[in-house]
Amino acid sequence: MNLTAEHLSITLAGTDIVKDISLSVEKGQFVGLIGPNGCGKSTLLKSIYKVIKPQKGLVFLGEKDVLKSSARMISKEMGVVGQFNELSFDFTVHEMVMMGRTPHKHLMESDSLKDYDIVADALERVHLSAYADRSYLTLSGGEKQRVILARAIAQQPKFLILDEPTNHLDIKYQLQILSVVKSLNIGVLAALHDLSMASVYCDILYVIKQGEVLASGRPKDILTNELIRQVYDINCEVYTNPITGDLAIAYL
Ligand SMILES: Nc1ncnc2c1ncn2[C@@H]1O[C@H](COP(=O)(O)OP(=O)(O)OP(=O)(O)O)[C@@H](O)[C@H]1O
Repeated sequence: MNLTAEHLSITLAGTDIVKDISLSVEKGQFVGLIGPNGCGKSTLLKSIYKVIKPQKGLVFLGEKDVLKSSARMISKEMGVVGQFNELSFDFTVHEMVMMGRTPHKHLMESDSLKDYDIVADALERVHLSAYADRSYLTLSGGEKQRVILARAIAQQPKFLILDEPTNHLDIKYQLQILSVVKSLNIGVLAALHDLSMASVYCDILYVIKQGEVLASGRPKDILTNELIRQVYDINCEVYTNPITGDLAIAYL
């Protein structure tokens, strides 16, 4: 499913945080948002998944006007893996992932065998099948992150939003999570911090600085020494990794 955001502007506590940002994610595309801490990535994503109401702009998921549709309606099609995954009440891992099925059910409808299969499959994808009966609150940060991704997978979304999904994860699980997400073959919009990783997994990148899009396009076309210096105020050398052929960055 494709997503378009048009001229989004968000002001919080009197400060313009997102300034007239437009972007699009085609069906099956993995699109990354990169930019320094505080540049507005999470705020932009939150306006797309309806947690923050933008002052201006439009968001369409396929034909649906996201800002005018109910959260329940959107949650049938859009999955979200946010940045902070803390809970006050405890649930088992199985229960957490089963919550992903909620948008597809009527009030008080019980879990079907199909729901159980979907939850088991989602847990298997993130390699947490053995954790199904564990209490969520006892998990490590990385394990929690993978449970939240499993919940989003169990939701069977047609579009996925990820806010720094590899936070807390060691390198094995960073690669695993991004590969799992890529294998879903749905539209994905993700805020990412690791530029090399973003350049490998993303089809298109939007580079954000102080609430504005500074550049967008294929990673190989836009990630230059000059752009990275301009955005992050650091010196680096962008090169082609001789072993993988991927773009890589040496920080100087
Ligand atoms: N509710 C709020 N009220 C006032 N300012 C806010 C609010 N929420 C966010 N901000 C500010 O908006 C700016 C953008 O924050 P945001 O979380 O979108 O950045 P980000 O690019 O996701 O950063 P990071 O990479 O650190 O996660 C920050 O300066 C933040 O302090």
